[in-house]
Amino acid sequence: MHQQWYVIANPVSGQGKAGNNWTDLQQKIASYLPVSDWAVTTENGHATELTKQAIAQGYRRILTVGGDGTNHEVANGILSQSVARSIDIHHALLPAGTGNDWARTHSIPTKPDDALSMIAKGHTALQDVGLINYQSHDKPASRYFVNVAGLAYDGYLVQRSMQRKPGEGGKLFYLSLVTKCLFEYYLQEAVVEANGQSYQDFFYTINFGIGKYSGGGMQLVPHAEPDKGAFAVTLAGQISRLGVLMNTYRFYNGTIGSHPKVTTFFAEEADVKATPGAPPTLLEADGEFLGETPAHFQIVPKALRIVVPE
Ligand SMILES: Nc1ncnc2c1ncn2[C@@H]1O[C@H](COP(=O)(O)OP(=O)(O)OP(=O)(O)O)[C@@H](O)[C@H]1O
Repeated sequence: MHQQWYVIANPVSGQGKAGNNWTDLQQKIASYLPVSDWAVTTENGHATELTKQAIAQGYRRILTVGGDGTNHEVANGILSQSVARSIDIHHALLPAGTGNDWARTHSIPTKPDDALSMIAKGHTALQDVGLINYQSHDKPASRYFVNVAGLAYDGYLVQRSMQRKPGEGGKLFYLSLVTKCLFEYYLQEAVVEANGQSYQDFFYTINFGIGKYSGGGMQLVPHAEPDKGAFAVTLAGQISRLGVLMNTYRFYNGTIGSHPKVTTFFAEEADVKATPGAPPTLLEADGEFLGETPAHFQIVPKALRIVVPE
């Protein structure tokens, strides 16, 4: 069973990319890989449970069909179980999401035939993951992430995007939401502690990166390297709304660090908390809303074995 694949598909990712053609896609997958079992997610968090069950049953190869959220959930299943070492599990993604930012970081093709032929070759690499301890509904919680985590405006944006109606989504929807949220969100004062230094500001955004891309190709952490053993950190201080709009191009061309209000560095761990009297800062990871500060970030080096192009 160890050589056989267990496939987990999210039927609603990418506005139904996988779900609408599931039977055809199953046939295509089976023509490239030996598959023993198929599972379709029914709700948020389901992919994490399915992954843990599959590993307990003896599977060591998991193929995820979905976007960054599904990829995040499967990675959390691999990293939070104790039946097998996480590096003994092959984690592969057939991208079917909207943003597909983790796939972009690792140059995983988005065309199904190209992605499957790459996965069938079986070349793997190890990547770092982040472990976050944070607050959710006034209780301590923890979660792993594999790409980019964001606080402040980023956290607010992801929380707002979860309130979308069925059928809403896609690049245009997100672009209009990004602009709308910019005018709704009020900057709150917070403190970031890392490498023995303390940074206090009304942060526009705070990002911890393992992969470079988030938000559908934006580079908020252009200095990120997936196996460096440290997060790429970007702190964007108090910037006016007009300032943000005028610097939007920097989110896409990797020059965010050249803005005078932006600080970038690497850190193996960090703490983020609100300043006394200020409300907590909202937190998202891999595009999934998690909760709020206080939050502790810790890098876990080379903990995930991923199937990538040679
Ligand atoms: N059957 C389901 N019904 C509703 N939501 C689901 C279901 N199965 C999984 N989900 C949730 O769907 C959300 C979106 O999934 P995912 O992120 O993979 O797709 P996406 O948003 O289109 O892609 P990307 O994040 O790459 O832009 C995830 O939060 C996941 O938990």
